[in-house]
Amino acid sequence: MSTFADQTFTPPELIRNFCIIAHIDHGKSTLADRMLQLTGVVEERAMRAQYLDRMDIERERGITIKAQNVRLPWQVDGRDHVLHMIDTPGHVDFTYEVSRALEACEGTVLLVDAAQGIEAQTLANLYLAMENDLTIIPVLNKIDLPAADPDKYAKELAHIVGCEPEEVLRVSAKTGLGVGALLDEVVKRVPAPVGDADAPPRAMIFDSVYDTYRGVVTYIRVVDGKITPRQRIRMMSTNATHELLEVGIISPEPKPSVGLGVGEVGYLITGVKDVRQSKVGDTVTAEKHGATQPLAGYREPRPMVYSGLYPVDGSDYPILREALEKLQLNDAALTFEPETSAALGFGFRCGFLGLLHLEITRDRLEREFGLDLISTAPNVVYRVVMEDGTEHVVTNPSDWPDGKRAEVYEPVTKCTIIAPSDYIGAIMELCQSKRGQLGGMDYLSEDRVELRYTMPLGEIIFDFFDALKSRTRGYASLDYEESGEQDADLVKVDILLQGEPVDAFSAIVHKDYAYAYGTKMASKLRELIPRQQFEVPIQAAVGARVIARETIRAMRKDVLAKCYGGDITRKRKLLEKQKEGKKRMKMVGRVEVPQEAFVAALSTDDSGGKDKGRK
Ligand SMILES: Nc1nc2c(ncn2[C@@H]2O[C@H](COP(=O)(O)OP(=O)(O)OP(=O)(O)O)[C@@H](O)[C@H]2O)c(=O)[nH]1
Repeated sequence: MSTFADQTFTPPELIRNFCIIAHIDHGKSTLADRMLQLTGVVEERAMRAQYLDRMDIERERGITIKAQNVRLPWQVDGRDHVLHMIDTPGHVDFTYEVSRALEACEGTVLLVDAAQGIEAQTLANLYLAMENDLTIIPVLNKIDLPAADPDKYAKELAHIVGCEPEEVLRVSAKTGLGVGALLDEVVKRVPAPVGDADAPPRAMIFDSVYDTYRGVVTYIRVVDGKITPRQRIRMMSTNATHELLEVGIISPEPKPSVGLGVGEVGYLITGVKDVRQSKVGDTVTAEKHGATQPLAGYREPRPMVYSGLYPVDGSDYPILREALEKLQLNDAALTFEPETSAALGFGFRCGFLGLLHLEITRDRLEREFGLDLISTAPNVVYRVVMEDGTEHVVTNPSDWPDGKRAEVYEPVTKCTIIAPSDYIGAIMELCQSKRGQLGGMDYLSEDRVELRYTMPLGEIIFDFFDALKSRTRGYASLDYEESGEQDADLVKVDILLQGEPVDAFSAIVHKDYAYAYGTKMASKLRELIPRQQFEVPIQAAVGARVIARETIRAMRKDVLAKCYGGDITRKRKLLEKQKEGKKRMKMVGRVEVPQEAFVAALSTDDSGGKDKGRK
């Protein structure tokens, strides 16, 4: 332990814990870079853009660090302070994790682009910060830009934060202008952490990542007592105990330390191999004489959106399983279980926090594991109460219960949309068509509004964000959070080929939209499925009632009919070609459906939401 001889625990009154919250692209990473540079944590020559974002250097060092949670020394009035800058995931899918990260802080820098003003994620994060009682330091960034209008946006920002426009700081993260003054303000305005140094230790986990070499690295903020190496600890939500192999701080590389005291932020390593054993939001205490009350109510991450993932090539199934298991090591929120689809074969029913989570996961499976996947249309979780009082939780349309349903509940969200006021009409029209209910509307400045809607999650996960963007020429920003459930008139629409239901195409939709879904799917499939030797009716049905129908007419001749005469090689070639093609066919009853038809029919382009613009 001699290497730690020069270290002591930092007195809480010299500690400031803060985070930076901002809408995407408003300059959070650039500001963090400047802070690293200004505090001397990263030397000038080692500095490069977005230092903290780089995963490759983290890998090279054999430890996956989230350097975003970094310790910065800063002197104010001749006293050396320790600032912990804590990064937040920042996307709506991870709201719970954001709120845990916020809880590890006493203050936050609310960063807004001085040429753009407040956006939906600015507000969403601000509300979370307010719920956590954080001191908010409003800051306008990019004041070096010619298009910046700091006076206008200082008013906007002051209005929502509830302060005077003069209290809004102005910086340029790019040039560094005002960043030193901002750090001074962090020390002055953000309260020092309070905690009981003599109490049994309690530390909150606000992040945990899996590292190939070290196992899980857990990021904690100590509230009471202290955490020291070699100590045995207990996770309060599971009662699992571990020995602490290493405790340290990050500045900006991980450095082992004598331990972490009240108010300090750092990491710990126990050798566990799975992030689900070190869960965000859980409380760490000592195994013996530990605390009895966990810090905040721990909440298991709950999947909100489900989708079936199937390998295009059925023989990839074991690879897909292994890949999902690997991803789960670093993603406590990802759930999956095997499922079989008559149409798509063997695959997995996967649960995600939201659409972005789904897209990221799918992307990683395809890129990192070389898989080719079909994903079924995403759906939310429904609660169905039957007339006899039994209840079903439906995460897959094929589990939709037959029989007499008394009530069906769907998850709803509170949405915030911010856009130029010219688009109010277009936005309202769109939201109404998605069963949205207007909750309120406020002007942020004379030409920008905030609209608040209550909207079913099931409607948002389809093409809502794309539609919003196209109706507002990209100017609208959207954020939403879950907000309970409501009963709704929902039905299951089945798609039948020659009378056989194709499970992969079933969907649960509002009664009023059943017809639209049915006709769209039926006509899409008519385009996608080639003619067969016989006529194939395509039907959309709700229960036994057919609501739409298309027909694929029979093929008149078979392929060999064209081969007259004795050209045997040509005949053989044709037969072989047909056999090749058959491999990529799936049989639905007697109907051959090419793999591509499934991919195209389920493609998210016009049936699933893509909201890549958000973070
Ligand atoms: N002119 C100017 N550009 C800036 C300033 N700060 C950031 N930028 C630019 O704005 C863009 C977004 O900055 P980032 O730091 O990546 O923003 P972010 O909020 O971290 O974005 P994400 O990490 O993608 O959420 C980059 O092109 C930066 O170079 C500034 O003060 N002035």
